[in-house]
Amino acid sequence: MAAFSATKCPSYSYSSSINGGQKQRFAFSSSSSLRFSAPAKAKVFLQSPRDSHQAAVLMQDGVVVSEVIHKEIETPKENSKDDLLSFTSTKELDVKAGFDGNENESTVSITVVGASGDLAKKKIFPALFALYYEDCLPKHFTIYGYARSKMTDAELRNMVSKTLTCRIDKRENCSEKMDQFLKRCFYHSGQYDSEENFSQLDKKLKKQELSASSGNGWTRVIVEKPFGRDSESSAVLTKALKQYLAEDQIFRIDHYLGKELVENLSVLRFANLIFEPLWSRRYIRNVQLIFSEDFGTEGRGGYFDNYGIIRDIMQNHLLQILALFAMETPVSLDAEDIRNEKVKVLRSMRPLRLEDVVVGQYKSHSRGGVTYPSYTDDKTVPKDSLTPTFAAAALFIDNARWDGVPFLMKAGKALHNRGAEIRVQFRHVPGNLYNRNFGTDLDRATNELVIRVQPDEAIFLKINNKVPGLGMRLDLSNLNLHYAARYSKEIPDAYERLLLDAIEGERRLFIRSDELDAAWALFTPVLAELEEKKIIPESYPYGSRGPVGAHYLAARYNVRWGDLDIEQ
Ligand SMILES: NC(=O)C1=CN([C@@H]2O[C@H](COP(=O)(O)OP(=O)(O)OC[C@H]3O[C@@H](n4cnc5c(N)ncnc54)[C@H](OP(=O)(O)O)[C@@H]3O)[C@@H](O)[C@H]2O)C=CC1
Ligand SMILES: O=C1O[C@H](COP(=O)(O)O)[C@@H](O)[C@H](O)[C@H]1O
Repeated sequence: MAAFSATKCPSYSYSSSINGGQKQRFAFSSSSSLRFSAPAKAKVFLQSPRDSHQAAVLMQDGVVVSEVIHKEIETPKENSKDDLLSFTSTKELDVKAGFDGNENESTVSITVVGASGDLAKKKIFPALFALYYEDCLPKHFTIYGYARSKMTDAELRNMVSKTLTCRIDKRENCSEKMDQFLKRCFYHSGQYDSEENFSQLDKKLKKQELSASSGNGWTRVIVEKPFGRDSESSAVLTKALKQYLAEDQIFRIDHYLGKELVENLSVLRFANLIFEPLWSRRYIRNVQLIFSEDFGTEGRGGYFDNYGIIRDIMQNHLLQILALFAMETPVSLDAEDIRNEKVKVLRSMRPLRLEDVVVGQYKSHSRGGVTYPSYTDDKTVPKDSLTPTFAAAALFIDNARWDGVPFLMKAGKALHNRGAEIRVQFRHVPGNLYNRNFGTDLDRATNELVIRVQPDEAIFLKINNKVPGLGMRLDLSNLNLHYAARYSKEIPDAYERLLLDAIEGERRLFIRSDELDAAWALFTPVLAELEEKKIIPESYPYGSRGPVGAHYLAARYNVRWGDLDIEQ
């Protein structure tokens, strides 16, 4: 397990493990699954279509997967799970037979599906560049963008080049590295359901892969959330994926699991004696999971309007954080052990009721001479859309540890700030000797642990402290671990970590299908009710703190949103 605390690249990396030979490759392995270091050739598909049903269609048609698998397996049978298993065991044989891991023979081909979109531009290409810069990609790699939009290779490179940056501490040869990286990026335009278009792509990939000598390798598909719209469509998607892929080839990505402070949650809890004893209903009064963005959909409403904020953020990002926060101690840091614990939490959750949900939608607002648009001003959104751009919810985990503790979630677009945080509010000190020093508002004197996921990562603990002086005045002060002050290294983007993990076959931070089922079981009934009853979202002005209903919801459970206090 020590491998997890080591720096990923170069010490825990594809390239160093390749160069380090077979033994070292496995020494770094934290799970029984095979690592990328074994095969000499591989393909990774990054699936990021706007509509997850597209993914289902894509997989059902078997275009990407069956095509590749047929070419990769020497003796392909039917497209069955058994085939994939025999494929896996072939890889294992390779490893056991002592594949020498010659770096020159290694190649990875990455296809970014939906490459013309926001995610590809903003996160995936920059993350791949960062991995390239850090020498975390194999020597021979090719990246293909794939989408319906017409683009030449040069146009893709131009689009991508605008979003590439080097880390502040890594400016050396930056533009040269960018040029080298862009030369490895190509584009192929095609439909998502066209076998012919994907075959053309496959031919192009093969051309690029000529320098790799091995006839086998692995194929992994990274699928973006949201995985369906509800339990039923998610099951269809899972079934379609499993028709062609074994579960260990499917990487359901939730990039919040790759954020530094979310990864740190388990460290904070399980590597420090002081927190774990407090981590229960006995000491914790409520937990708040808060996501906010200070911009609206801005032209991306086409994707968003079909999903809404509950499916876009709550059912995945915030719920995953909740599961990690609340799980019991896993047997080990192995992917399956962690996910076993997360799924238990999700299955212990009380079904979410409509009365425990508040939905909102932003409206136009003018400030400082600038008029900010309504959600429905977005040209890609129907004028009468009832899709929530804000939601707050009160959730409960009906198990011995968390019985009765409200877990409050809040997520919204076009709010007053951008941020994501976890707030843990502790109970009042019983029989507090200093009660009279606090006045009547005991809430202001409760301890609060804040894990600020972004921006400006920090962990701080609010404690009561004596204000220095001759009198006896107390104030609430922060014990503050401010990352920028403590660590000089820039924090990698979540996609860097997760793409590297997928390349290395590390599944710890990806969603297993039973976790997904449990997550949908929790939200599907309430989502259906919201839609059937055509619940009208509460309006809130663009740039505000969200609808007032969120305060009433919290107050019903005796909670005050911590992010709205003046001193946060
Ligand atoms: N944007 C972000 O920061 C993040 C996004 N995601 C996820 O990534 C996925 C894509 O989001 P994002 O890139 O923001 O979305 P965009 O709308 O910006 O881009 C999606 C791309 O997919 C293609 N596409 C496929 N099917 C459709 C369709 N039915 N309608 C329109 N376009 C379609 C389009 O390309 P073309 O028309 O050329 O085929 C488009 O460029 C979503 O599942 C989202 O949840 C996850 C994390 C962060
Ligand atoms: O998954 C998504 O996340 C982004 C926010 O990601 P962040 O890392 O920038 O916080 C959100 O804008 C998008 O709507 C959603 O699909």
